[in-house]
Amino acid sequence: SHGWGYDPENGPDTWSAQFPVADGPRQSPIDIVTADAHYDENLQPLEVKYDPGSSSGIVNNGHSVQVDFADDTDSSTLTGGPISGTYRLRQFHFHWGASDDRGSEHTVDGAKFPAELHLVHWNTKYPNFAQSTTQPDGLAVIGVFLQIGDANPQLQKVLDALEAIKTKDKQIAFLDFDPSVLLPSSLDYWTYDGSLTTPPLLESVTWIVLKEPINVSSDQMAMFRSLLFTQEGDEPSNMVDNYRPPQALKGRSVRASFK
Ligand SMILES: NS(=O)(=O)c1ccc(C(=O)NCc2ccc(F)cc2F)cc1
Repeated sequence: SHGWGYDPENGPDTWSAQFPVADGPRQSPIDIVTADAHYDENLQPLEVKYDPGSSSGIVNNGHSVQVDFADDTDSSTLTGGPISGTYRLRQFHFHWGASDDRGSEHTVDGAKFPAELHLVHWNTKYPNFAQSTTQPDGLAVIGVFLQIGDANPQLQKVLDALEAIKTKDKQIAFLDFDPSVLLPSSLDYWTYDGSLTTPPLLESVTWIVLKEPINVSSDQMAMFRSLLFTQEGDEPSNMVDNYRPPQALKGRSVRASFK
């Protein structure tokens, strides 16, 4: 039972021991105080261009469920918004709670959502993802809140794959998936300088948190909760509450792309 996780003995409050940057100046997630988010008319619209042909697999990595993309070409990119240059989509994954009253990492005026989707992109000015993660402008992550409502048919393709990757380190092919179907109709966003929300907690992320949530049903949420943190054959532990709580703002500004 070593390695970081989300239990009392290895969870967010313990991470600073092995990853001192956990107490750094630009940690994520944060609570977004909407009244303090400054509208910036210089912020550009987000430009998301995803090629479904670049999706490759879906994996239970022991912390989340993650869909990986081929990032050897500019087939799936993010441009515009608060970033300059071209960022390539590497993967998307989710964070969720044990019940519908919690699960998101970012909060909005203190409100928690049942889950949060992260679309992870890296700056092509650097040679690869790993190198980007060590640079202050290395990554751009789009955060999308999930709220309880009607079942989301676009999400169902991801959920249908989960029974095949129930335990840690299981993965299967996951082809022809266009993650833009998971985005809400409005791309209005808040943006701030932050970090990875899991170890190594590197302070290399430009966060782009969308204002409009997408829908997920309570039954669909239950499917996320059927995953396990643990490997096949180990004492099973449900993959739930895999979220880091909000961290200190430490003087940072949050900008809004909308009035
Ligand atoms: N939840 S989040 O969107 O903030 C997030 C995104 C990506 C990663 C990640 O890739 N970690 C592994 C990893 C893999 C390679 C590397 F060089 C660095 C590194 F952190 C962690 C958290």
